[in-house]
Amino acid sequence: MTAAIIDGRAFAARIRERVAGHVARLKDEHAITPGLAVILVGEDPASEVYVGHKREATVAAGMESFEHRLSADTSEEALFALIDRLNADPKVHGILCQFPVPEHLDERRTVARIDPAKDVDGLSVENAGLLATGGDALVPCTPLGCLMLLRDALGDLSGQEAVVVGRSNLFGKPMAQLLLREDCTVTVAHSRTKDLAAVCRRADILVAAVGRAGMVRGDWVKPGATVIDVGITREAHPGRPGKTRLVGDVAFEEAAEVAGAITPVPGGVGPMTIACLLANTLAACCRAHGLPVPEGLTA
Ligand SMILES: Nc1nc2c(c(=O)[nH]1)N[C@@H](CN(C=O)c1ccc(C(=O)N[C@@H](CCC(=O)O)C(=O)O)cc1)CN2
Repeated sequence: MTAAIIDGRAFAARIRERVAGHVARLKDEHAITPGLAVILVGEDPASEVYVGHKREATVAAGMESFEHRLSADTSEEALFALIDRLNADPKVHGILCQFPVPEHLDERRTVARIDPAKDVDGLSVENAGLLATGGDALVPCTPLGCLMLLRDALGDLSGQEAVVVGRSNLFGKPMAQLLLREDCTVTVAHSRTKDLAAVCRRADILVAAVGRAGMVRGDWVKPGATVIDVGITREAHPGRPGKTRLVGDVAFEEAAEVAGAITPVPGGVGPMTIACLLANTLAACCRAHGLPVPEGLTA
């Protein structure tokens, strides 16, 4: 292996510590405690785990955690009534609804109901528009985490050729916007892209978010490139019957022979998602109280 491993777990721990420091100062100097409300509809096992991690991280940072677990058959009316209450609650600075939601609910309509100033997932039309037009947006947590890792690994990103594979609203589109803001030359590739391997081989920065385990092969990677793997798929462990393991969208062993630096799965991008959620909650709280947003924790 030649690539440096980008340790997202350690980097996320440092972000969480910095957030905790700012939260302690907000309490001491202004008697303000940032509050995050998380809504979970249904019993998706992975979502249960992520929501549990969000609660632990929120409390560990000194913030207030408000958790709302709703049954899988909750109506849109009942969900929206809860969101309206949280929008109006001055103790709540950030609100998110954990995805996926049950099929009868609509993610886009749910996000649209959340006050954009409290939309710490950064998914509202208002925040997406602010990001695209250079405003002070709340930025989706996973792309923000990737940007922080890239800045830490590479410093100035200006002029880099970046390829983002995947065009979702949750990740691909905001990631592309963030890289454009850093003066990268950005290509967004997807399932209909012709000769995807050749497009990826152009990338100094290759960000894979396709949701297909091991799809990006070693010979898709330009020698020395920085590879960010956003995929998380749980699959049967090849060597341990009955056990599972997490894998990314990148064939890690192959890519690590060619890349200059690469994120592992697990322990790469994933932990940054929750660290950036805390950073966004802190930013939303500061803005709500007319206080400056601490530097280095936003895009
Ligand atoms: N409303 C939202 N829903 C979802 C989001 C989101 O950002 N907002 N993202 C994902 C799930 N997610 C956070 O919600 C998330 C995913 C992965 C991790 C993480 O730390 N992964 C670890 C592995 C953890 C494990 O063992 O399973 C890693 O990659 O190292 C944190 C948060 C979908 N829904």
